[in-house]
Amino acid sequence: MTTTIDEFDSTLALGATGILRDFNQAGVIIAADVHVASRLTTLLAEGNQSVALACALTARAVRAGSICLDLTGVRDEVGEDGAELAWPSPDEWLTAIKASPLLAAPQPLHLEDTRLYFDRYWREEDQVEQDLRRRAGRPSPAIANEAALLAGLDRLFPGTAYNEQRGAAETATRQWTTVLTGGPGTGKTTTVAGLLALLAEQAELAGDRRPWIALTAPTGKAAGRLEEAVRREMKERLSAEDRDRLGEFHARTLHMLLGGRPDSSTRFRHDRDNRLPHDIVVVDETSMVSLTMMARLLEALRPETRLILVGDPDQLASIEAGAVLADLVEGLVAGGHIEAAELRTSHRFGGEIGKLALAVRDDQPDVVLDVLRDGGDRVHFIEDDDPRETLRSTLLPDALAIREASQAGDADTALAALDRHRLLCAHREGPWGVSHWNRTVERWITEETEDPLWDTWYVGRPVLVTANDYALGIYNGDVGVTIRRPDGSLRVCIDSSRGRLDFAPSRLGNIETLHAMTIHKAQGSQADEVTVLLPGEESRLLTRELFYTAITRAQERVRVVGTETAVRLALSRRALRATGLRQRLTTGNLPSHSCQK
Ligand SMILES: Nc1ncnc2c1ncn2[C@@H]1O[C@H](COP(=O)(O)OP(=O)(O)OP(=O)(O)O)[C@@H](O)[C@H]1O
Repeated sequence: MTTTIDEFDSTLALGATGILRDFNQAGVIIAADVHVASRLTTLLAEGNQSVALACALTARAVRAGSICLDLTGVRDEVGEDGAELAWPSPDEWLTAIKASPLLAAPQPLHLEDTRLYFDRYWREEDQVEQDLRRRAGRPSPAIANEAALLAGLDRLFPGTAYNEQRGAAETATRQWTTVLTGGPGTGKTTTVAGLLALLAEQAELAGDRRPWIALTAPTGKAAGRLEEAVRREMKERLSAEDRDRLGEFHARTLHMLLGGRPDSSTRFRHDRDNRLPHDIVVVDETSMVSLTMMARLLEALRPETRLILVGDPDQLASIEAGAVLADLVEGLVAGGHIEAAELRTSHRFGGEIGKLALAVRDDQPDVVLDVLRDGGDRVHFIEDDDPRETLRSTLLPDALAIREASQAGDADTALAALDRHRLLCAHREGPWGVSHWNRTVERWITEETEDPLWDTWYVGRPVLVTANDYALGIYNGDVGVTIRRPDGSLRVCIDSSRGRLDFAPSRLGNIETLHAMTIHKAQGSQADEVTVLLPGEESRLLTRELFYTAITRAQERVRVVGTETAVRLALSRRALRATGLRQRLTTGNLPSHSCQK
C-alpha cells in the first residue's frame, strides 16, 4: 500500500526516517517532536532508534501537559493511532534507554522507574518534592495559646453547620503547609477568612506583629474573585476586632507576587536568594498552578512562612505542564507528610448544579442525565441537532446589553452584563469552537442592529486578555469591554487585579473576542449563568475533568448543549497527565542531593 504524503502538512517531518517517520506519519508525534528527538540523538551520538522514539514521545507528552513520559502506559494511551506501529518491547526499550548517552552528563534526559523526563521538568519536580518534604519535616508551628485557639475556632466556625470548616481550619493552624480542597461552594473562602483571623489572633497573643498575608491566584480574574470573596466573608462573618487584627490586604496574581521579570517568563525577582517577606501565603485556584510556578513559589518561601494551597483537585489541571494540586493531595496527604483539610459539603448550590457537579465527578452518567433532563430552573439540557436558534435567543440579549451600555460609555453596566453569562467551548476552532461562535454572535448582532461590524474593534466588543503584560498591568484571564467615549473614540475598559484600567485598542496585543471562551481559559472565573457546548463525540478534549470544570463555572444556572452520547463519553474519559510528584512524595526518602542553598 502506498501512502500519499501531504508536503504542506506542518505536522509532518519530511526529513524523518525509520521509526520516527512511521510514528510521525501515523499522527502519533508531530514534526516538532521529531526535531527534538533528532537534535538530541545527533548531539549525543545516540544511534538507537527506540531511544529517539522515547525522546519524541517525551516531547509529545510535555506538549499535552504531562511532566514526563510513562513508558509503560504510552502505548495504551496512544490507542488506535499506534495500533499498527512497531513499538519497542518494554524491556528492550528500558534497557536501551538506561544505556543511552542521553542519560549521562550533561543529561538531557532522566529516568525514574519507568518515567522519562526532560532535564528541566525533572529538576522542577525534584525541587518541589524536596522543598515540600523539608517544610513538612519541620517541627509544627507553635500555638501561642491553645485555649484561645479552641475558643477562636468555636467563635469563627460556630455550630454543627461549620464542623467541616472548623476541622480544616484547626488542621491548618498546626502545619506549615496545608492543602485545603473542596468543590464549588464548599466554604473554602469562608475557611480561609476564619483561619487568617485565628492566625492573626495567635500572633497577637504571642506578642508578634500583625502577620503579613499574601493572597494570590494564578490569574488576575481568580485573584480578583479571591479578594472580593475574602472581603465579603470578613465583612459578613468576622467581628470588628478580628478584622482589625487582619488589617488591609489585596490579592495579586502569582506572577505579581513573585515579581515578574520582563526578560523571563519562568524566573522571578523573588527566589531562593530573595525570599518573599510574608508570614502567610494563600494560593487560590491551585489546580491552575503549573509545576514550574509551584517550583518558583516554593523556592521563594521562607521556611517559616505558612503556605495554604486552596483548590478543587477534580478540575482540569493547569494549561502548562503538571497536575500539581491532584499530586499534592495524593502525595503529601497519602505520603503522611501533612493532614488533609478537605471540605465536602456544598453550601452554595444546594440543588441541581451541585448535584450535577457531584454526579459528574463521581462518574454517575445516569444521575447526570436525570439531573440534566429534569433539573428545574437551574439546569437545562439542549439535545438539539442544531441549537443555533435556542442559543441565539440566549446569547444575543446579553451581547446587545453589552453593546448598548458600551455605546453609552457606561463601562460598569457593560462589564456587569459581560459577567452575567459565559458561553464555554472545549475547542478554539471547528463547529464547536470559540472562533466559530464568536463570529456567529457577531453576525447575529449585525443582523439585529443592521450595523455591520467591519472592524476588529467595535463598540461592545468583549475581550479576554490572553497573556500577562507587566508594562500595562493586565494579566492573562482579565476581561474587558470596548466602550465609546463622548468624543467618539474607542477605549477598552479592563477589570484587572490593579483595578479598572482603560486603554486605546491599539495598545493591546494579546487579546481575544469574548462572546465565547474555552473551558480551559474559564478556569478561575465564574458567571451567574453558563452555557456549555459539548464538543463532538470524536473530540479528544471531551473528558470528565473538562465537563466538571465547565459546569462548576456556573453560580446560578447552567445550560449544557450536546448529546447523551457526548455526556456519557465525557464521563468515561479522564484527562490524565503523567507526572512523578505523587510517587516521589509517597515513596522513598529525601534524595541525598539538594537544591537548597
Ligand atoms: N457552613 C456554612 N453554612 C452555611 N453557609 C455557608 C457555610 N460555609 C460557607 N457558606 C456560604 O456558602 C457560600 C460559599 O462559600 P465560599 O465562598 O466560602 O465557598 P468556596 O468553596 O470558596 O466557593 P468557590 O466555589 O467560589 O471557590 C457563601 O455564601 C458562604 O457564605
